[in-house]
Amino acid sequence: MVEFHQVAKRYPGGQIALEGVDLTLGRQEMAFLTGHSGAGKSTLLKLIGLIERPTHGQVIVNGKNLARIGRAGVPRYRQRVGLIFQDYNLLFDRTVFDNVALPLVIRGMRHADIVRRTRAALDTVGLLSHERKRPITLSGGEQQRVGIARAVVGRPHLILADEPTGNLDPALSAEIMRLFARLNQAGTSVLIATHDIALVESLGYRRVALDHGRVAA
Ligand SMILES: Nc1ncnc2c1ncn2[C@@H]1O[C@H](COP(=O)(O)OP(=O)(O)OP(=O)(O)O)[C@@H](O)[C@H]1O
Repeated sequence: MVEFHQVAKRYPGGQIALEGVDLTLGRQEMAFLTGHSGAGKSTLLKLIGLIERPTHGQVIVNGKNLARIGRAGVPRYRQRVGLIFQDYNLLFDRTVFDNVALPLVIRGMRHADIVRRTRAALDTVGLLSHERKRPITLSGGEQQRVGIARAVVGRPHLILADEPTGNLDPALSAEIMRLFARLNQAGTSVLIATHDIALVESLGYRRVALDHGRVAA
């Protein structure tokens, strides 16, 4: 599903975030990305999500070389990629329901289907009773779960999550990991960046460790 060939990323200003990265994430594979703060985890996810572009090398997703996708093609590419990042990017003037429904509305889905699928996604993250609220009135962990519901509602074939359980207590973290595992069993590839090595080891999925921008193991 995802292939990196000798990928390097240098940010303007000279900071080298990734160097010589070769990586393969199989179709329907779920894996964790670990490494110290600044190791390059977020950068690696951003290259797959087309939030950043590599300075060197190739990123191939679903057989497509991302270098061939121009700016105009990015929204369409992202329709099937579920992005879960730290800044949840929620729309604070819309309800929780509207935030989660947005990807389906953009896709032009029928209203009845939007309602059914949005409610199902909210139910999965335990927020159905909050659907009429505004995100500003929710806790950090609840806002994080709204972001997760929005990322999975469109049934992406790839989920990229950056510290998705950073603000959640252990019980909720485990629940979110079970959600990812279920989506993975249903055929979605999942790549999760986390500092929580204990959680990764308890789950038994593949772990890709980054160290100063290079794949360490
Ligand atoms: N937009 C940017 N401009 C310049 N440098 C950046 C930018 N984003 C990240 N970097 C630098 O690139 C390196 C890798 O950062 P990245 O955020 O990918 O690491 P990370 O492993 O996700 O860290 P953390 O666990 O703290 O989130 C760091 O040295 C960081 O300072």
